[in-house]
Amino acid sequence: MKPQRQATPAESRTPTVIADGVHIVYRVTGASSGKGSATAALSRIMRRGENPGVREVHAVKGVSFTAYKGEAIGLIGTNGSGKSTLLRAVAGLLPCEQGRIYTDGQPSLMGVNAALMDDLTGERNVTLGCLAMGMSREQTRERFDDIVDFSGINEKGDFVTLPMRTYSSGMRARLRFSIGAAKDHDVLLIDEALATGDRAFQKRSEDRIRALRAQAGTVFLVSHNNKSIRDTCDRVLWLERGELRMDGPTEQVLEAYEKFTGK
Ligand SMILES: Nc1ncnc2c1ncn2[C@@H]1O[C@H](COP(=O)(O)OP(=O)(O)OP(=O)(O)O)[C@@H](O)[C@H]1O
Repeated sequence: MKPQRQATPAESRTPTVIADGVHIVYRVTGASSGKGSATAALSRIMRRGENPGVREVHAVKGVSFTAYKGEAIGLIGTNGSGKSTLLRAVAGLLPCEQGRIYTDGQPSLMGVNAALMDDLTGERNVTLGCLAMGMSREQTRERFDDIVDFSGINEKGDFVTLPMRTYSSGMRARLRFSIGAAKDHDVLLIDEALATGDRAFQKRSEDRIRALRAQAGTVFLVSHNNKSIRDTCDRVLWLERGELRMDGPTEQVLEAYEKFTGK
């Protein structure tokens, strides 16, 4: 299926991310040789002459799109379809094998893997996280209470003064999201963060995504939660087996996707 996109007049919109025929290939070394089974032995013989022990995973195949200021774009697709890989490439964390990604400024990836230190308290992590994003000490101080309130980690006691290792995985993810969301980003990339909180936290996150869009940034959201995508995104890219299967208004793409997944 050819990706389709109905655009408003291009001259009124400013592009923030352009992906042009992007291919991304992982090279896995140390893959198991599957010693023992007859099929593994046969495939070893067939592969003789190729680089032994390196397996290639072609995760994104020829994806092109242009994102504009003020858009919130959902990335959907079944497991392993290449959503996180594409997001990491937009963030500049993975090289393109072929094609190019052009971005306006440095996109910020806010995901469950953002680096926070387990042995430091929530407080220290908030301060360090803000400074690491380039906020000044003064901005950090100003936003501190909002970040802690937003994360909700202090709702059940004074957790912010305890080391992060005492937090549940949901609390960690919420704190990460809250720190990342405290800054106004030009291009914000969010990977599944909304799936980690309870309903109240998800609601705050969705409000924050809308606010970021309103101040004319671009937000990308990877999620398996179609409701979150519906509530926050006006456009959706559907990836399947690394290919862009559809690009269009949220409702149109989700309808086709739900038919495909049978949900
Ligand atoms: N570090 C890696 N090394 C090798 N292959 C990888 C690596 N990360 C992902 N892959 C592979 O690339 C493909 C795309 O993975 P990716 O994580 O981008 O998919 P996804 O759509 O985000 O999946 P999910 O919905 O399950 O999170 C998969 O086949 C996966 O096995």
